[in-house]
Amino acid sequence: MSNETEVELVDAFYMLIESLKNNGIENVYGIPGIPVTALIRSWQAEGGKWYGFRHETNAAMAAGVAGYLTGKPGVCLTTPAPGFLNGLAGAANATTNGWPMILLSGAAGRRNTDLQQGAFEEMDQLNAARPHVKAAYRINHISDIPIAVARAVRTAVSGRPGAVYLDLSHEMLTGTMPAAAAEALLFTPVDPTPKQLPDPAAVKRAADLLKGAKKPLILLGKGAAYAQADADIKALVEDTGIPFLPMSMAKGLLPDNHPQCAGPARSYVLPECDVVLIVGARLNWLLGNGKGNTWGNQLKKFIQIDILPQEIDSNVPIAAPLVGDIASCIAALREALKGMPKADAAWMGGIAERVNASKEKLAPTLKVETPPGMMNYRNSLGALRDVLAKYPSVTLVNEGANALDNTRMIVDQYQPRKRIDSGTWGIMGIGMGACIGAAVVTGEPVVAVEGDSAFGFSGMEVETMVRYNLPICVIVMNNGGIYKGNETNAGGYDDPSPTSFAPGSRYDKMIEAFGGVGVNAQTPAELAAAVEEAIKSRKPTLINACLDPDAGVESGRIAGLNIERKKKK
Ligand SMILES: Nc1ncnc2c1ncn2[C@@H]1O[C@H](COP(=O)(O)OP(=O)(O)O)[C@@H](O)[C@H]1O
Ligand SMILES: Cc1ncc(Cc2csc(CCOP(=O)(O)OP(=O)(O)O)c2C)c(N)n1
Ligand SMILES: [Mg+2]
Repeated sequence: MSNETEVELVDAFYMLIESLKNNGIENVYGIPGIPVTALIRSWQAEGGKWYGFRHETNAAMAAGVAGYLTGKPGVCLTTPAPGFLNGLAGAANATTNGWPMILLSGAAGRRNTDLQQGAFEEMDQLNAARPHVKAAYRINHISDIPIAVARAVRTAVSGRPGAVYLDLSHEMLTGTMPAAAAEALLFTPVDPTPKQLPDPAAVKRAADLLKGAKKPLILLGKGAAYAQADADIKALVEDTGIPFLPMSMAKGLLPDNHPQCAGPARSYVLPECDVVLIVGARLNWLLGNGKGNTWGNQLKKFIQIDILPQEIDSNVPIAAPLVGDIASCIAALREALKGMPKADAAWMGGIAERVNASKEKLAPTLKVETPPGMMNYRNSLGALRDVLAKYPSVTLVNEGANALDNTRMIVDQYQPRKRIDSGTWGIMGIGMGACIGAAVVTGEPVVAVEGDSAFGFSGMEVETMVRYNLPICVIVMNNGGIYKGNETNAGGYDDPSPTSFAPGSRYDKMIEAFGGVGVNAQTPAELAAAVEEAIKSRKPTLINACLDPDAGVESGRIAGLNIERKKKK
């Protein structure tokens, strides 16, 4: 009898499952298939939660959003080659946003792949992943699984968070090893997200610059939301009296209706300020790269808090770099600013004036039906704003062009990490994955405001939402197309224009097909009532919000980035 039959063995599935649990992973998002279906069944049998999607990109988006909201990496598991590639899109988006996630993919055997012999779903996934994720590792032997998973988690959550790709080679997945040796290898990592303390001299430099400012501004980015230093950030803002400007996913760190919120006066405060404290934001395209008209064509004195040293000076010189984790940097800065006089009353008064003027200009548009009897972005979102103000713990998911810009401007946030949107890339397609990831990790209702084009990228996951009976209410802002729905074909013939969809589409019928609640809303009142009912009932709901097909502008707020023809021929 061979020695093997006498020694108890464990397999790679056991080592993977135990290692994921040792790293605090509870949920896995993905799609089954060769060679991972049995692994998924084993994960469930061992108490792991599995969320089976209809497209791996949406599963990866869910994992990325779960990572952003919890600070633990969301895990997406896929089959090889095409499944891996679909998941990679979500992993790349997570890395671009600085969100921790792990993409686990089955892979063809190394022998065939490296000789390109045409194995089943053969692809060099490790090298395909590398340019698009924070790190990529291949596990070649079952005994390496505990270290590989711990390293993937630590890499994903430490420093600037991002996605890590773990390649599950065929040889490794089919391996076994003695149980005793296996138990000795399994471990729980210590402190995967260590504090990164700032240099005291850097703290003093930053504090001195802020104390000397006449028109200071605090710029809060999604890194500040991710850091979960909510109380200290709020205290820094309120103790100093400095106005704050939240980037879209930092909304709610302090309530949008806070007296120091300069959101509605962005076009005044960016050119007028003199010293800017940047907390977890990048001076990228979303902030005019820190220079030019957006900033009044004057170079500002920037203090930048970031965990990634090489983010400093990425676009413009930073006068006071503060490198470290946001929680540690804010705590140190608060200590150094003790006793600092509140921000200048004239500066605050000027901002308040512009904030109020902006709100007064917006208010009447939130009630007007143009054309009569029709919904547009303003009156529909005005009604939604009033409902969501009553449910601050609802997570809002938002994508589209006009659907995105108008929602960001009109719908206020009151709590941190309650707005998930197209992020740094301005990507379409995060929608349903984000809804599912947020509903799973928060347990709270989720409301999605989706452009009708944006919804189309992940709309099949409506079935997934219903299958898991998640408290998600999807509002499809149906203006009949991309940006609007009444463009005619430039060629004059009767094919649809490049941006129009089938007129009169009824997206609410989709969810009814799967047993969810569908509503066709023609007025702001109908929309408001349906959203409130969905929040209260927690039933998976899809509302087809019928908007004026003429509502919307090309590319929304960033139309200036378009390239137009220079000459006809
Ligand atoms: N815990 C943290 N401590 C310090 N910086 C962080 C932390 N988490 C993320 N960051 C940084 O926050 C920044 C977020 O920037 P970005 O995603 O551009 O935000 P926004 O789009 O809201 O402006 C990134 O440069 C990232 O390195
Ligand atoms: C993955 C990807 N593919 C295409 C695009 C380009 C785009 C930007 S915005 C948009 C859709 C706008 O139409 P929608 O109906 O959603 O919104 P609205 O303005 O309210 O009508 C597209 C296709 C992006 N950003 N990402
Ligand atoms: Mg549209």
